[in-house]
Amino acid sequence: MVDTLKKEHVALSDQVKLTFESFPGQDVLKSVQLLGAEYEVLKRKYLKESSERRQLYNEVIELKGNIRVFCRCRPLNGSDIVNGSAVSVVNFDSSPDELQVICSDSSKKLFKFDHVFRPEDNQEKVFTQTKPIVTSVLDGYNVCIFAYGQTGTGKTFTMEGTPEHRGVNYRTLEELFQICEERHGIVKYELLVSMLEVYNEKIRDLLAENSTEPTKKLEIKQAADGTQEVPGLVEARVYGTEDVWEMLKSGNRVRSVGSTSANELSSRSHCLLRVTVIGENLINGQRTRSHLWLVDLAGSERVAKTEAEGERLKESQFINKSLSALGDVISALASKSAHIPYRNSKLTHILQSSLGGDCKTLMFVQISPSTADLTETLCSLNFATRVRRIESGPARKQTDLTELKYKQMAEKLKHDEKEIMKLEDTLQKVQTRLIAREVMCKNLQEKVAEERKIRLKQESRLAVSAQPSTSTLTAVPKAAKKPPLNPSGRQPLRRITNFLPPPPERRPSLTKNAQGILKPKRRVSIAARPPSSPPTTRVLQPKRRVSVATLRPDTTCDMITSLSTATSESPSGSRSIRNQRKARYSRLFAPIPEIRTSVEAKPTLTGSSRKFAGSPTQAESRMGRHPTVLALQRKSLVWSPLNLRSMRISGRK
Ligand SMILES: Nc1ncnc2c1ncn2[C@@H]1O[C@H](COP(=O)(O)OP(=O)(O)OP(=O)(O)O)[C@@H](O)[C@H]1O
Repeated sequence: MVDTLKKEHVALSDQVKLTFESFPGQDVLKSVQLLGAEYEVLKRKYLKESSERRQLYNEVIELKGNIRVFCRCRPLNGSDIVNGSAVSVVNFDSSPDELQVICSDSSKKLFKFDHVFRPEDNQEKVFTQTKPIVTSVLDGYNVCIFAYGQTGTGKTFTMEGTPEHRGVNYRTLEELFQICEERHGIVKYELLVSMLEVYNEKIRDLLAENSTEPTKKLEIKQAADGTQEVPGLVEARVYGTEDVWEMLKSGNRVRSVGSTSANELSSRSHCLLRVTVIGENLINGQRTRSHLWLVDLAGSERVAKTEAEGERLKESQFINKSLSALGDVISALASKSAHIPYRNSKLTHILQSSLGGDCKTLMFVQISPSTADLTETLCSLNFATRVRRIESGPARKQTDLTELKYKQMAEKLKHDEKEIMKLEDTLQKVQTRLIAREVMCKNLQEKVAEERKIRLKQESRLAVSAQPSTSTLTAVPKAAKKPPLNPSGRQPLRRITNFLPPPPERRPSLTKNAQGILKPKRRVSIAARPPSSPPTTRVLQPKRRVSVATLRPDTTCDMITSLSTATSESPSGSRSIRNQRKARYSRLFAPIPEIRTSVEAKPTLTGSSRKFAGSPTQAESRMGRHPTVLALQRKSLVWSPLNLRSMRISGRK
């Protein structure tokens, strides 16, 4: 035995003995290298093509509409014949995606959908149209397909079908398995199936063991990745169509059904089949996880029509409420609303991750051709039209409008930015100019200050040189004969000069006389009556305006005017007239108690009269109550630097 084995070993060793020739030659190695490079190029190309195909496929689906509506009409059945409503109110003569409903008043209503299935269309035909959408799940998109319609119109038939006429659910999984097989070696797929129902707003796991028994409460929770999950829900791994069929059968067995007047085995709950696809690209290692929801909704029957009461009535109310919530969500999605009311029902909440966004949604609107169901048929068709119209009609337009609006906004933004830049440039220029002007202004101010200094010096010199002559011109000699006008030691009133008062800081440098001369004077206008009669009757008529100069009110200097001086020196012949006039004016203006006749008394005028403090009193001391002076007491004096200036000029002359 051992010998035999040894011999076999030697023989085999001889067979596999490696010789020098047995190593691949350089040609072979080169070929292998070339093949390797070629493989890498092909792999890259494949990935690129595959990505492009997915993208184009997705674009095709999007162009057709992410929310698509198919209409399916069931054939007339036995009960329709029994009820005497075996005449079809639905007409399919127009086109493959249109149907007409003949209303009770014989009018026809046209409805248009993405596809219309006639009563004679079989399950296969239905699935052919459905296939492109469901296979998106293998490319990583979430898909949701649901059947909506009145009780007994074939929702369960379309989605689940029968062993002989299998529906969308089974065919979908069959198709998925087939594609998985085709992509074997490139993408590795894992398919998991869950089955649940939403009954009276409660979630029930149809794949859980002993599902008939009350199980723990299932709730919808948001996962870390933002998707909606139902913790505790059974996820069964399926490897082939047989597994799927068995699972669907077991799930359907425990589904809540009840008998209504419209359907003997009416679905009283929403049945949801969830297929989770986990894909791993074996070439680039990319992983995807997506959901496909296949939903057989409960019937949208009217409560009154189904004669529901008690438990059935409660079911119907829950059904209608959740269907209404679904309609709201679809409408909001289609109209790109900012808020999608997913949480208004368990049904929409659980489907949240598969409705909207990049998800593909397909709605089957199931109708009955029977005249007895005309109202329900019209209701369902109107609802479906609304859903579809929002997406492919006005909603698309609205989307386009939104895009247009965004484009316009972007353009406006660009335009505004340009404008802002322009304005900023202008602002910068203006600022530069402003700075330049400020510098210029400063220079000018400095120049002005310099000039002012020089001028003041000149004026000071002039004032000093003009001192002797000025003293002769003043009324001081006359005033000297009179009692002192300013017993309080205030500056005596000087003759009006046209010299500008020196600025305060310059005063100390001036001589005493010059100070007296340069006391600020004030020119005012007073009213005086022009002489209209011979000199004997010539009296001061307070009509003509004459200019008189007064001291500035803020100074305590007394005012003296040529007029007052003239009046005080008027001939004694006119004294009686003056006295008469005095009496008259005294009547007119008297009493003026604040004016004191005593030159010794310091004036105690208040308010506006204080402005003339000193001057009128002293004037009065010389001329009594002269009307002009009295008028002055009552008139506001106008201080004008221009007058001063003209005075100064005339003074120089
Ligand atoms: N297109 C069709 N071809 C043949 N039979 C159909 C078709 N549609 C529906 N049926 C039949 O009509 C009956 C009622 O259908 P189904 O139970 O699917 O209605 P449903 O809309 O699911 O009702 P419910 O909402 O009450 O569950 C079933 O016996 C089904 O086989």
